Amino acid sequence: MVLSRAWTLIKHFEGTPKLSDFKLKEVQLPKIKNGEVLVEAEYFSVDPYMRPYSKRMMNEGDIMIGTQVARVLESNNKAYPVGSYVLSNAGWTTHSISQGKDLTPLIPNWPDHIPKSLALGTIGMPGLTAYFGLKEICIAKKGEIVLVNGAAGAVGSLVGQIAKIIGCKVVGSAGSDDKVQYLKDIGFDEAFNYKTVGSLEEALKKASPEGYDCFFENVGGYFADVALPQMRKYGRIAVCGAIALYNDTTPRKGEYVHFPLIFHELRMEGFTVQRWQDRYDEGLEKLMQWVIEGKLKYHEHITKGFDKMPAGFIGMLKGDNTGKAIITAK
Ligand SMILES: NC(=O)C1=CN([C@@H]2O[C@H](COP(=O)(O)OP(=O)(O)OC[C@H]3O[C@@H](n4cnc5c(N)ncnc54)[C@H](OP(=O)(O)O)[C@@H]3O)[C@@H](O)[C@H]2O)C=CC1
Ligand SMILES: CCCCC/C=C\CC(=O)/C=C/C=C/C=C\[C@@H](O)CCCC(=O)O
Repeated sequence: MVLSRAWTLIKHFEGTPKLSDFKLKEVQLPKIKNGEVLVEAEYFSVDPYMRPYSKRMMNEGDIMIGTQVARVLESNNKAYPVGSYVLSNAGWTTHSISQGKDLTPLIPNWPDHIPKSLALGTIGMPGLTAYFGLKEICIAKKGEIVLVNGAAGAVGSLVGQIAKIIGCKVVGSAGSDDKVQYLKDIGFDEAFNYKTVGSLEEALKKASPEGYDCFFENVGGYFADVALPQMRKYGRIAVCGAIALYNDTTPRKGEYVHFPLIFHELRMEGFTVQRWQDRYDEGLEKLMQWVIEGKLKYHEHITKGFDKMPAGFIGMLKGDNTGKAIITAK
């Protein structure tokens, strides 16, 4: 019998999540039955979606939602042999029993020198979000100018690099000077610290006086009010996320987008990455190829230890991370 530890959500967040919103519980797991597997988590992802989705997908007292890279410890299911690695949607729990429906094997022939934690980031959901959001919504083309905010994060840093692979000019915004330097190190043409620039409008104009063809929106709020009027004719805006708004207790009121949409003849489209679920293998193989070729640089912000999960999640929301925020089980 295995003792599993799990972080449960005591009550739904009000504003910014607090450590006291979570409670650590221990659960004695039963022996596995026919068709079941027992998995042990090695890496956990902490993602912004957990903030808005928790209210929509969880009841108070539930185990916190989330994805993990886990290793099969025991198996009565030949699709998941002992010792194999899987992606599991079991959430914030050290061990879990599954019949396989919520498990996804890592893509075949995962190279030994590529960290398996990348299955939660660059070669996982964030990577797919960047890949499909840029290709299918922005439809970024060689020679175009791409703007991405939240650019030093798991998704944003890949958007910028994939845009460079396509042959675009890339401008990024991030919340610290160190992150701005990171963006320049991974190939962004221009980058600025949105917290310290006097005027966002001037910073965007200075970074690209000719404006922007594509805007990959990760942040929401005021940023779009300023960015949309600087979009070039027939520009495309991929609305990926709105992390600046997730912790709001009362909805913010912004400017209206109608005039820039009409007079610049823009297309603005929201999406969630599940739209391309049937093409995940295509995206993952391309992302893996680019990582192996060195064309896609990755950075992980690692918080060590399962006990630190709530702190790692809150830290990511605050901006502690450059690249993908990962928690190690041990
Ligand atoms: N539509 C979809 O299918 C998906 C959408 N997303 C969305 O993409 C966005 C990025 O996600 P991901 O890359 O995983 O997360 P990140 O790795 O970018 O981590 C979150 C980052 O957001 C930034 N941030 C936090 N608060 C603010 C704020 N008030 N204003 C500006 N920036 C802020 C911080 O960076 P900084 O220091 O720059 O402030 C922080 O590091 C999120 O909005 C997320 O919801 C992600 C995956 C799938
Ligand atoms: C109520 C406002 C919602 C705003 C956030 C919406 C989208 C942003 C975002 O972050 C979306 C993330 C999508 C994640 C996709 C796949 C899964 O890995 C997690 C989804 C949870 C689940 O379906 O198990």
